[in-house]
Amino acid sequence: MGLGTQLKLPFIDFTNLDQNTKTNHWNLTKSQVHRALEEFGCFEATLSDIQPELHTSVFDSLQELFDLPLQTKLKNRSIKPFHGYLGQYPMVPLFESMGIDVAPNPDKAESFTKILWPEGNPKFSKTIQEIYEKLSKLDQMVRIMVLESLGLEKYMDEHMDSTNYLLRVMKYKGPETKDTKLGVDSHTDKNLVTILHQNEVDGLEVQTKSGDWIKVQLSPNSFVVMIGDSFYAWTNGRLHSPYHRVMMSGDNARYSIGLFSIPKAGYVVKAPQEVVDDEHPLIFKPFDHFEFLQFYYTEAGQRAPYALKAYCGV
Ligand SMILES: O=C(O)CCC(=O)C(=O)O
Ligand SMILES: [Fe+2]
Repeated sequence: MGLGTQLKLPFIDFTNLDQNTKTNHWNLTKSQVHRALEEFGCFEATLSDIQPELHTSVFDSLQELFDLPLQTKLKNRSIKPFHGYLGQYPMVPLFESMGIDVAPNPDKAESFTKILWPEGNPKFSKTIQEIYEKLSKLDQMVRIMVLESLGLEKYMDEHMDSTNYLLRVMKYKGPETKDTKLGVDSHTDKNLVTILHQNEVDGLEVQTKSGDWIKVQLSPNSFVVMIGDSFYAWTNGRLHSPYHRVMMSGDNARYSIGLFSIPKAGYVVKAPQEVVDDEHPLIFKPFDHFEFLQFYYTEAGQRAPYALKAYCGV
């Protein structure tokens, strides 16, 4: 990278796009999405139709949630990986996170809320439900665009029905030192697509294929869309799954919210034959995502430079 060049993520405008009306705007956006995901595995999406009040109430709600006493936060338990309370790790002391099992019906957000506020907190559950609806719509548009771009429309229903959503919220304390401190170590996501949104404190960094780190700067109506290893595998490497990390500086806490589309347990992630040919030999054998995650948490999985390759690389 040349001196003085500030690397940036591709920027794509999703304002007023609708998956049910395939206009020129849709087709143009689709080719931008395809190019960005091939090259960076990631882009910044703007949704100017998002109400500024929603952004404010999401981050007020996250602050209220993480301000609860630790004993209360620990009540959010789950046997599923990444779904419960995570935090208090000596390697990443600034980081805390909670998973929220969400679904299109508002009851799920409400039952999560009841665990933490037995007396109820209607503003919190309404906010969570609203942001979940916006993020899941964006996830679906991106996945439809990817399948259309790769000529894989015939797999659309199977693909869209093969996933569940996890909404996860994160807090990274400001290190309150002059130095930059690690918020979350460099990793690739293991799911299909991740959509991230944050308060006004930046910190996310995404690595390019050539090894440079892009410092992501977001506005209140922009979102990061990122490909995870499962989509990299399903598209047989047509999309990139980027390494990323969070680096914190200054005094202020960064809050972020992520929607993760995850292959359902028992669904076998298998690249369609249309994306496998002499030029693109199969990269991964078919795998069950949950079994892969179990491997990922073993010592061998943690030690492997690239866990999915160690698990089922051809
Ligand atoms: O907080 C963020 O922006 C990134 C979090 C992240 O990379 C993850 O949860 O996988
Ligand atoms: Fe991540």
